[in-house]
Amino acid sequence: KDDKRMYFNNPMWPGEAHSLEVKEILFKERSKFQEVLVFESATYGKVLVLDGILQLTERDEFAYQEMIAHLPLCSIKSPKNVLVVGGGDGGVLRELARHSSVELIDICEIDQMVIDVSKMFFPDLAVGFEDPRVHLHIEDALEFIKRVPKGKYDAIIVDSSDPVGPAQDLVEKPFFEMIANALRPGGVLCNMAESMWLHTHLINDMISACREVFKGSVHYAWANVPTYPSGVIGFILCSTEGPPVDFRNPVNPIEDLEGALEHERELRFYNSQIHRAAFALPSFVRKQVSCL
Ligand SMILES: NCCCN[C@H]1CC[C@H](N)CC1
Repeated sequence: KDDKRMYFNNPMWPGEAHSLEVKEILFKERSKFQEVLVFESATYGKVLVLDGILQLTERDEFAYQEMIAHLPLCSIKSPKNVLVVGGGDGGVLRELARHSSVELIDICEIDQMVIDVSKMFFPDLAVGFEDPRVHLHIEDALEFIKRVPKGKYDAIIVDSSDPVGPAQDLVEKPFFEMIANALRPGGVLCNMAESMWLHTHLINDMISACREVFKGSVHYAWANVPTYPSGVIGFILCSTEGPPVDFRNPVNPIEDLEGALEHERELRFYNSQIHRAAFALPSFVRKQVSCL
């Protein structure tokens, strides 16, 4: 059978690779920052790849986008001002739009090509940019975050690619300090945090840095996303000093949000049970990630 396969190996997951059968290459160019590739796969729908790393597939992107958006926003009452770092495909914006309490969504994406490509090939994600509350900033988040007034946001979501290349600096303590400064007391951060099967050292380092910076609470949650290496992706959830945030019991359950569910796209992964379950960790993770 002459199926063409693409293999996604990377030094971040040595000795293994996810492969997807390719039906047709739809886009391939270098942006100022990275190689941007889109292809139609045989069984995962359209696929977005940056510098050879799987970013999302139509088949399961909703699992990631719903979790990274609703884990933080359902953990605080009536979130109003939200910042998204990265997320240029628009999927997180689509999910944030379900929250009627939100009044402002700033998004800081470094690579315009990611946005253009998403609008061309992933309309169900790029729909997020159509929400009038969205304000787009095309620049390095390290620069953007320096200009943010203290305590501006209720929630910040870091939907970054892996900390190799453009997103390198987004897992360092100085960035977390600027994030904490930009959050109100009791404000929350949700940060993409790799795989508990592959990256416990990186997770340890990120959580240690977060524990020093965020004086509220720091938790690790995870979701099953077949597209990503080892089939899981994690999230670090932090809150700044102030009104305590109990991430494991959503005070703002999505089921109570009028308009969130009958939204033209139903929720396909996230719900309050999955929210609670996401913070239940395997014993080896609790052991290896020291401060959990
Ligand atoms: N908004 C697109 C999702 C980007 N997140 C991915 C998580 C897994 C990483 N290895 C690559 C980025």
